[in-house]
Amino acid sequence: MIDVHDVKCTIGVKKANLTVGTGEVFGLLGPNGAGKSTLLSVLATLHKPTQGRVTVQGVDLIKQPKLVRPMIGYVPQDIALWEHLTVKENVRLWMGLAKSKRDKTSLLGLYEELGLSGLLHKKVRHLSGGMKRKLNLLVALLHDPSVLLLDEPTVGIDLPAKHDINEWITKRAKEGMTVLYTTHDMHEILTVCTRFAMMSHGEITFTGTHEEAFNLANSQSAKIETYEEAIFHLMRQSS
Ligand SMILES: Nc1ncnc2c1ncn2[C@@H]1O[C@H](COP(=O)(O)OP(=O)(O)OP(=O)(O)O)[C@@H](O)[C@H]1O
Repeated sequence: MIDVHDVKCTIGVKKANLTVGTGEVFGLLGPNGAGKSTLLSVLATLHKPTQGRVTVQGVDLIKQPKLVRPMIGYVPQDIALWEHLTVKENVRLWMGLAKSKRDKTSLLGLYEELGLSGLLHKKVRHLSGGMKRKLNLLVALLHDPSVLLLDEPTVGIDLPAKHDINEWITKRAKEGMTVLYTTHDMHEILTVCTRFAMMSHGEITFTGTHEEAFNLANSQSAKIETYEEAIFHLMRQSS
């Protein structure tokens, strides 16, 4: 579980409050520059807020970042891989950096799960965009985190790869993983997220389910007939 209470940063985040439950897929939406990546980097312990409190699985992230780090897998927006090395070599390096004790069988299971088994000896620069995204995801899982932070994990990839990643996220969440991810994709918001928050100018302007978004938007405009229209309405209103 992630709990963000009145978080403020020098740049990017003015006031953020949200709670993500265990096994939930929670979406973070908002226009470019809204502060989503900054908030995610706070949760990844890369950025210290000037104000507020954050707990992950009940542990205070600001006071005890070293205890929280092993619980978190963070997938940044930019792909963090060595292009000239093979998939296996990249994973070996990341295992060292993450101090991962994952054994060979479980590592092979992870490759299999993400559809990378046949690509271990391929150089990263020869992988498709979708496969690079999947490998980026795999390296964030090497230390077996229970919380996953994904910054636009499916941006710029083809539909089958997007589908695979979203299916994988849903499956892992059903097994108990807590997932928070930023996206600009309406289909993902509607089909993958159980709840979501909207962020604008550094503030969270809405948190809730699709139905709660619909009820709120519908109470403000008689023209709202679908969840999609409700989300666009709330986004326009807060921008
Ligand atoms: N290192 C930095 N130095 C100065 N300003 C920054 C820095 N990082 C972020 N910002 C600013 O903070 C604000 C929030 O940026 P952030 O990247 O968190 O937004 P975002 O919602 O993730 O946007 P996007 O959807 O484009 O990824 C923006 O105005 C951005 O210009």
